Amino acid sequence: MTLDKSSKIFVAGHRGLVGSAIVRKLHQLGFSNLLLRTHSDLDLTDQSAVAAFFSAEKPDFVILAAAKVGGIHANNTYPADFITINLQIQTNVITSSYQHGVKKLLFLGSSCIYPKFAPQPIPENSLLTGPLEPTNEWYAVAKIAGIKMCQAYRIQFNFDAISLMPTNLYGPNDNFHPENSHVLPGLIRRFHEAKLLDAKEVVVWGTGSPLREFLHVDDLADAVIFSLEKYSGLEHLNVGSGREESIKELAELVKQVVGFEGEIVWDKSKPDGTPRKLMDSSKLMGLGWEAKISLRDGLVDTYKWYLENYKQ
Ligand SMILES: NC(=O)C1=CN([C@@H]2O[C@H](COP(=O)(O)OP(=O)(O)OC[C@H]3O[C@@H](n4cnc5c(N)ncnc54)[C@H](OP(=O)(O)O)[C@@H]3O)[C@@H](O)[C@H]2O)C=CC1
Ligand SMILES: C[C@H]1O[C@H](OP(=O)(O)OP(=O)(O)OC[C@H]2O[C@@H](n3cnc4c(=O)[nH]c(N)nc43)[C@H](O)[C@@H]2O)[C@@H](O)[C@@H](O)C1=O
Repeated sequence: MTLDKSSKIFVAGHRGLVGSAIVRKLHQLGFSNLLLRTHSDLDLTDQSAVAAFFSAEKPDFVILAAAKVGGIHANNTYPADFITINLQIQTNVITSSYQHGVKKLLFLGSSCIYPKFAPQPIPENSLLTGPLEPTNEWYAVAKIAGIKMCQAYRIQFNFDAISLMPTNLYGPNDNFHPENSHVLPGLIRRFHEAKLLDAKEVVVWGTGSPLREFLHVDDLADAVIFSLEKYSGLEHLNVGSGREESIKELAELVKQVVGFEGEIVWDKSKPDGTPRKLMDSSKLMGLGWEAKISLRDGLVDTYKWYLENYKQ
């Protein structure tokens, strides 16, 4: 069955950064039969509730964008939550999708699945070739299990489950928590609050030397719908912008976009995490997808969203 405008599509995690971008894009494209449940309507860690939901609703397509997600501090501080909740959600959703006749499922992992010292840019076949970055190994192990479950169900049952591995994402509906967020939304908030208080300095974590590849979530949403339409294979596919910035360059850019005029101070007691994780996204690009939004434009758009949606 191919995706069409009346296909019944369950977007799990539709209020999060990624899920909300996918829903925006599906609506723009004219998809009219979306199945959406908040966390309080349906707890995806509850196996029997998930099975009952699939049995009653029988979606045609499933996009799994619900997960326990956080930045380096959250991953490092709550390892039990990151491994357990993610294994539960993905196991429940993948098994119920197969059992209740879903035509195609798309699972989202993350670039942290790759070894800490993987070759750069990281090709898909670097998976399981070396030790993981310790600050996020619990989350990474759950995500690797998700890829392997999709592959196992394809091999044993011919179930059309595919996996995308996005790089570090940002955009509207991101998590701007001061400690538990990812670096980009965390810095938007910190620089903005410092500007309002006329503070002399802003503290940024680590040494500033790690390199990260940032992708606007609207570009990822394009990749998700593109892959649902065009890709059915065993191998997971990387999704990145192909551009990388050091955390120092990112901090300078956020400072400029927000308009903070003080100094940046580095807290070297905080972990740097992986030194570099630029992904090789040539497989997906070879199929015809490409990132369109520059980091500066994406940051301006995200700061605007933050100003309009966060209480000052
Ligand atoms: N953000 C990033 O930089 C990256 C994200 N990804 C992947 O993209 C996917 C989405 O991430 P992102 O949008 O950033 O995360 P968010 O935290 O923004 O959104 C996650 C969503 O999942 C929901 N959720 C969490 N637990 C449950 C549960 N038990 N039952 C039902 N719903 C639940 C949340 O609802 P609630 O808030 O109500 O709990 C929320 O809506 C994840 O798989 C993540 O690994 C991959 C690479 C990078
Ligand atoms: C998407 C990805 O996200 C996480 O991995 P990460 O790339 O290390 O993500 P991060 O955004 O938290 O940090 C990037 C870099 O930035 C530095 N940094 C500076 N100042 C702040 C700061 O204020 N907040 C945060 N969070 N980081 C900061 C920080 O020290 C690090 O060097 C994992 O959850 C992983 O599981 C995963 O998949």
